[in-house]
Amino acid sequence: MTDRPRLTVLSGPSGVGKSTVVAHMRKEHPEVWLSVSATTRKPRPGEQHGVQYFFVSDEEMDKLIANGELLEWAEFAGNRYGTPRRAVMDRLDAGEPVLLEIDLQGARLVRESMPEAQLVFLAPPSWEELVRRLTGRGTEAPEVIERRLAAAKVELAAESEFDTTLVNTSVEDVARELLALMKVV
Ligand SMILES: Nc1ncnc2c1ncn2[C@@H]1O[C@H](COP(=O)(O)OP(=O)(O)OP(=O)(O)O)[C@@H](O)[C@H]1O
Ligand SMILES: Nc1nc2c(ncn2[C@@H]2O[C@H](COP(=O)(O)O)[C@@H](O)[C@H]2O)c(=O)[nH]1
Repeated sequence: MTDRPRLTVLSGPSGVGKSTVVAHMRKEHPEVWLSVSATTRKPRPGEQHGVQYFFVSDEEMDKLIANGELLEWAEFAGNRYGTPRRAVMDRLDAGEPVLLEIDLQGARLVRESMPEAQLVFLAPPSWEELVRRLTGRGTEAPEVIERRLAAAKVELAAESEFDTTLVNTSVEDVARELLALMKVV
């Protein structure tokens, strides 16, 4: 048993509010370190390389995977996403609380490679509200929304694989609960 803090993984269907909750939490607690993933997805308006994601080409993603530089990676709704390994390990070794915001496939891979990680599932108050949030965000084309909602059905069915479920009715409440689970407060 090491005294390294546990890694926390936050997953949940697209549009449930993961980024919103994490941004709220980090406004008050910037010491919570959020891993910046690499992705082959194109940036949305306002997204910046190295902030929300490292936006990489297919070839660059191939190399990251081949060189073992990713702790986990997955294909989600037509794009690939992966967690840079080195930065996560450095932060854990430095004793800092580390958070990954990743999909179900990634959460399963982290559980395999790091069984001490705690897995938190963010659930919507209802299916209708999830559709409303994903559509209302206005960042995806209708066919992409359909793919994400198809993935959401699979993700919702896997909730019992997680250590804890938080229902995102109130961003403030969920952010507080997540901080408590991470033992930040
Ligand atoms: N508790 C909430 N009540 C109402 N709206 C919310 C709540 N939480 C988030 N939202 C809204 O839902 C939309 C989706 O939120 P967000 O982008 O954070 O989801 P996400 O889970 O990170 O999605 P993705 O996995 O696709 O990146 C946003 O427009 C956000 O403002
Ligand atoms: N397995 C991984 N999933 C990731 C990673 N980074 C983000 N994600 C998840 O992808 C979907 C879509 O994200 P979006 O920004 O395109 O809306 C969402 O569920 C993210 O949590 C990662 O490194 N690995």
